[in-house]
Amino acid sequence: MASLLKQPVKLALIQLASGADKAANLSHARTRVLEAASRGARIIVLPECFNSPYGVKYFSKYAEQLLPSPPSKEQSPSFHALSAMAKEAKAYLVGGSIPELDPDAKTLYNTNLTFSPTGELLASHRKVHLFDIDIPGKISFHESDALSPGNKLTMVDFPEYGKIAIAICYDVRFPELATIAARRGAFLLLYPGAFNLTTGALHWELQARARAMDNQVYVGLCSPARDMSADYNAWGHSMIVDPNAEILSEAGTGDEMVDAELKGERIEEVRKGIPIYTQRRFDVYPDVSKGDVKTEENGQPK
Ligand SMILES: NC(=O)CC(=O)C(=O)O
Repeated sequence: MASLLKQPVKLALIQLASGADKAANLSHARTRVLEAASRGARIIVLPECFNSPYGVKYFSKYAEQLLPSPPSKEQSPSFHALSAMAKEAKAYLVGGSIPELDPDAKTLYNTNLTFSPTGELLASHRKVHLFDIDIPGKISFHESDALSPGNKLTMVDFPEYGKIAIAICYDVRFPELATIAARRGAFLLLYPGAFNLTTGALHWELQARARAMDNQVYVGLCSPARDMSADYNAWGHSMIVDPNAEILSEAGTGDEMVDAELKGERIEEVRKGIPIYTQRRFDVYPDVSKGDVKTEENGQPK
């Protein structure tokens, strides 16, 4: 059987410290992306809302018109900055997320853009599951007060390496997305995300390792750095997990970067050792990856 990952690739997650100044955030992101590339990373990931503060009151202020691509520089400085970073770094760039303004639908989304090493837009993912939670005395957050949800699973085929799936933060809590993507051939699930001090302590590592273990694929969760002077305090601890649910690399809470070499043989070895891939009982329960799943691969319906 052909390997899901055609050749080893270095993945880097940039745990960016960002603030209220969008231009400064973009410039800082560029420095870190180039640094990751100089260390050999060929897939580079930025965090959720990497160029703005994260919070319901900030989405409209920082929103840019991203689609249909390419927007003008006035409509989206971030689109053009990300495209240029990918090109300069000669790497695939999973550009975290950006608040997106859709003027036709008169709504906002929390949107990822992914660029090729030549700076072309390969895919966009609008956060499917909005972060609406209430934990009394701890945290109350309602993305749906400002945002609309996306409506598809997003996969991208990197020809030299293979397929990856991209989703955003709260999406990681919905294992169906991960399982469908893995059964459709993804070797890596990437989640730009920003858990907080309550949910991060409880579930960040658990979610990353569970998605990896259930699907026997690599998983990367990329957080912003923690800023205790911000309204929302991100958990940090960006991490890369292997197909056996082992943490390969984990950040602390600061402006850091983690990287790791991903290898196809590791996926095969883990699947051979614990062969759940051939032991599923679709005569007992349905295969969620079959049927009517709204999926886009490289921006095309699949
Ligand atoms: N910020 C999110 O979307 C999700 C999160 O913090 C959590 O699930 O916890």
